[in-house]
Amino acid sequence: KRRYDMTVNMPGPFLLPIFGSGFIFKRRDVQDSLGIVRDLSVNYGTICRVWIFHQLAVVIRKPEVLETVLASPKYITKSSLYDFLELWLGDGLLLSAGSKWHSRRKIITPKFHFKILEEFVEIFDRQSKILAQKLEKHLDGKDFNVYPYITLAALDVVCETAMGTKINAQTDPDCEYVRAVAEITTILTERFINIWYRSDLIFKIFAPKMKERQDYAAKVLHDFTERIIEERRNALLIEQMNKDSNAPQEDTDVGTKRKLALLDVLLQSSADGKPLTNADIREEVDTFMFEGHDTTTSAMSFTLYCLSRHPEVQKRAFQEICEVIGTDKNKPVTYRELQNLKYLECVIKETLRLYPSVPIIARRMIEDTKIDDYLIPVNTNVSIPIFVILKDPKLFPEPEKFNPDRHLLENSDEKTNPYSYIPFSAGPRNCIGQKFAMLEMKSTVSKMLRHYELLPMGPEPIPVLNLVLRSTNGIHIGIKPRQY
Ligand code: HEM
Repeated sequence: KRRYDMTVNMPGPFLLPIFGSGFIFKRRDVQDSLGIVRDLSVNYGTICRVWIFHQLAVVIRKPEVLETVLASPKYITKSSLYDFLELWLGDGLLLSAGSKWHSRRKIITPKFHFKILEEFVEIFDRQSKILAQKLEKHLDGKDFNVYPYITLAALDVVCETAMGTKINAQTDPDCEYVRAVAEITTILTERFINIWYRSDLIFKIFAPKMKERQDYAAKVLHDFTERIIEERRNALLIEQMNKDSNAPQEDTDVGTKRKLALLDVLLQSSADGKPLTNADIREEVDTFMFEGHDTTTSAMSFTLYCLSRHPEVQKRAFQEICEVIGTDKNKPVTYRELQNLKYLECVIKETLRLYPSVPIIARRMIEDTKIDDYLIPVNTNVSIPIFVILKDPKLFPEPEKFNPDRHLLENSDEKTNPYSYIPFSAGPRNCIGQKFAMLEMKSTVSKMLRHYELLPMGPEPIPVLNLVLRSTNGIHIGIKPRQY
């Protein structure tokens, strides 16, 4: 009653006793969660409220208010909508809150220093070379779904950079870890779409077989991460002993010459004076495995799609690649060259504007909070519909137009108002992997353009929010060998 009274003046759909506005789901396919949120934002203004039974959500897309929410260190607690991810990710960086989140963010931030990212360029390049080879079989003039190929490449990249371990997903897609990632992603997606299944109890009672499969996949993933942590911990100890005894150091795959993976940073870190335990490290590594591959897969697949449908943009991007990297398609790319692919960066940014990998984010208010003219009650989920904001005509004129040039301008919105162009969110809880992601995406997309001309073939994608933005019918393109 108190929460109802507090939000009674806020615009929002009609309320029925007990059910609240649950009927907004009834009229549509639940898969169309983006459509539901878009309609709410369009019909009820820049701030609106929705009651579903006893749960209250407030949807905000007003730029000035967004800044208040995203920039403030006070509003960093994630909404309960993220809870079902915990079984894989534990209480890692994406889900944690309070002092735990602060101390972990401090430990992990140096991993994204440009010196470390520079070392990863070799990995990006090697994996995208394999990807180019894998796509050769589609030089048959027919369209194909590029999404599954990109998923495996992104998985290889994140495994090697986060854990310092090769799983060779592209060459061995049938390995147990890769299958478990696919299985858990499918099941979590199912639980995301079917909101009843988000409750552990309902899921256990009504989908016992799926629950069994979910638990098995989670166990495979956790066991794998734990084994790697243990191996790296031992390798570090041996390194340390060798250093102490001045013995010559071996250059093994896990030796000192290897690149510093996230795992190494965590193994050498401590929180409150104590080293992190294997369980602490596991949740962070698992978080990176999830956040670091699904998001980039979505963005890279949609970028290839956009390039295939806009030949003039593709031509300009390819010209830039020839100028910056040269015309030898097999030459490994460098960090500096990737930095200099400015137009390609605009292409990726524009793709993320139209197809943001993370279309909605949400916070939970841990106390009554004054936002704009409203006092929002404690425990309200505040949702930020990134995909609606990125198509706001006031912020992005001709919002449906694919126009990478809008990001070239000195006075582009992302510079003048970082709280409008927010595919990576903004403020203290923004995406920690943003620079990593941009480098990986530039490396992979440029490699594709160096090998292939992308052709506008196959059905148009049907974007849908399934954990990240995907397409219900895949992302189809055609390819032919690139002529220099
Ligand atoms: C196109 C690629 C990507 C996009 C669009 C993206 C987007 C986002 C967004 C919107 C958030 C905020 C989530 C929220 O508030 O609920 C986020 C957080 C996060 N991202 Fe990314 N991300 C991308 C790639 C990556 C990569 C490659 C990594 C790791 C290597 C990564 C790691 C993380 C982590 C750990 C967080 C949680 C940060 C925190 O809460 O402190 N992301 N990302």
